[in-house]
Amino acid sequence: MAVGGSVRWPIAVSVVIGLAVTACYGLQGGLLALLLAHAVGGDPDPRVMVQHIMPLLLALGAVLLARALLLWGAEIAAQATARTVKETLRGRLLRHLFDLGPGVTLRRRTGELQAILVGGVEALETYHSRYLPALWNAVLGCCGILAAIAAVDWPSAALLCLFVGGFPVLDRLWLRWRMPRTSGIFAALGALGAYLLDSLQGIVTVKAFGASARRRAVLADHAAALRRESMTTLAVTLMRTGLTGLVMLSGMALVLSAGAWRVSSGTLDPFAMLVTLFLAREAFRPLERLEREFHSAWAVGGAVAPIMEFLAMDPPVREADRPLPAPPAHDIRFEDVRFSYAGGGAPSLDAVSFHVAAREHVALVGPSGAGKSTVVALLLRFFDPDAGTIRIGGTDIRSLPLETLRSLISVVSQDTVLFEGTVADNLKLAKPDATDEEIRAAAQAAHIDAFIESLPLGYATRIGERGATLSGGQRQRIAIARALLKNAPILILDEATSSLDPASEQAIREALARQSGRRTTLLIAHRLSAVADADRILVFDGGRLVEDGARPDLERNGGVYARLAALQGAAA
Ligand SMILES: Nc1ncnc2c1ncn2[C@@H]1O[C@H](COP(=O)(O)OP(=O)(O)OP(=O)(O)O)[C@@H](O)[C@H]1O
Repeated sequence: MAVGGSVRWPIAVSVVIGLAVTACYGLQGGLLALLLAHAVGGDPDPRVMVQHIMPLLLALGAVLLARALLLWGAEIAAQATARTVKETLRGRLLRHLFDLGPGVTLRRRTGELQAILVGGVEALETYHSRYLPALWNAVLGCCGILAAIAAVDWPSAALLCLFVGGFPVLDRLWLRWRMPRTSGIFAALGALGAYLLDSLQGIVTVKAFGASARRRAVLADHAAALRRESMTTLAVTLMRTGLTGLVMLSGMALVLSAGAWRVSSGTLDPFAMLVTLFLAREAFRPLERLEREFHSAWAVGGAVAPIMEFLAMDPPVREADRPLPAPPAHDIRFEDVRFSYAGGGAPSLDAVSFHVAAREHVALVGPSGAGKSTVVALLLRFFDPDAGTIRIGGTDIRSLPLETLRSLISVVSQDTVLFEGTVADNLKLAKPDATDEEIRAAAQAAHIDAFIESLPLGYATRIGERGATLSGGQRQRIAIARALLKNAPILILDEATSSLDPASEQAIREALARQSGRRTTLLIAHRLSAVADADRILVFDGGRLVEDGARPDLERNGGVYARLAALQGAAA
């Protein structure tokens, strides 16, 4: 399935080695039977006896050594299979995750995605590296041993056939009857992981609202559900081991009884009975291994469905069939754009048309929920409009390769995201090959250079998960520096200076103003003071573009902008 044919060869190697191990067990059984036959009915002269037994003992030693080496080889082959599965499947899942883009977390909780990417991959890895070779080994190995027994004594082989065949049939019937729905543990694990991750990410909010006890109680419920699923499964598997053990012992006891009776009645050679008895044990060994590995086949039952559902999720945007090259100009045009989020009800943007000239500095303002960030999401093609067209430099952005489109745009979003690593690592996300001078120049423009230099290791200082060791304003300034370092022709600042003190905001505005002649800039802000330098202001309300003009004109018009300005003036 999701792994494709890439693991066929490693699995084939595992099967061949597994069969060689089974052959060793068979040889070992035959040699032990021979040794026993010599010990019981061999030559009475001890020297002759030793002459007969020594080669057998040496052969037995060689077989044991070969078996140990083969088991070692089998482990290496299993690990090679596991590695191939992990690399292939995780690579495919991660590619799909990034194709799905930011919208994916609206459809699946982060913890569930993590369970698919980690737990799901591990389940499939064990299934391919352990269970499938064991299954093939059980089928071929059992047939081989039964054929060897048949060559010595076919009635015993026929009798054993019934038990060897009955072993897996009874096992499956038992599991079908008793096993809980296979997705139980995987689903319970996913739910617990998702809730735990949610609680960890929101730990400050949880503490601030005194909700620790309530969250703990829900976590305990999830843990109890997982424990119940695990205990039921454990009980069923333990009873199953007893049941299959009974089948094996019954088969061997019957072969022994029938053999003993036939030896006493003179219809079976005692040596043939010994060989049959030792080999009978080996006929069940591949089945026991299969039973041991069965938990991975069972786990995969619960893991496959979420993985397949995840892979079946359609990316919200598709690459163009015939992509066009990057446009030489960088003006932005929205033409009668309408867009609703999936399940979002009323359109978040409706009949929106505007044009931002290349190198123009335009502000987007409006009340909360007016649709400003949605303009950015559509421009970056996280989603496609339901109607209308968005163009950059006259080219429909749906005709541009996604990578090309996104390389044209630098964004500082409302939720500043920094990653665990050094300050330099975070800045270089925008431009991996940036020189130290370029990094420093961007940091200076964002007024964060002096602060970074004051850190213990300067640009090499680690800033913790999500930049946890920094203040909100410091994080924002690093994000601005990162966007400037990218040096893309279009710059979008979505509430990028909301956490800054007025002096820092003023300084950054001046820095941006110095650069504004070089790139097309869209600036989203609630504080109207932040949009003072804009050439033009687009005012959104309820998903519609309601005003478009220079600041003095909008103030005179007495519309939404004038109302917002009056409110902020009154509040100031
Ligand atoms: N992922 C989403 N799924 C469904 N609806 C959404 C989603 N994101 C935004 N919306 C809705 O779309 C509308 C526009 O949201 P948007 O974030 O563009 O507003 P905004 O003007 O940027 O608001 P703010 O100034 O508060 O950031 C809102 O009604 C919002 O509830």
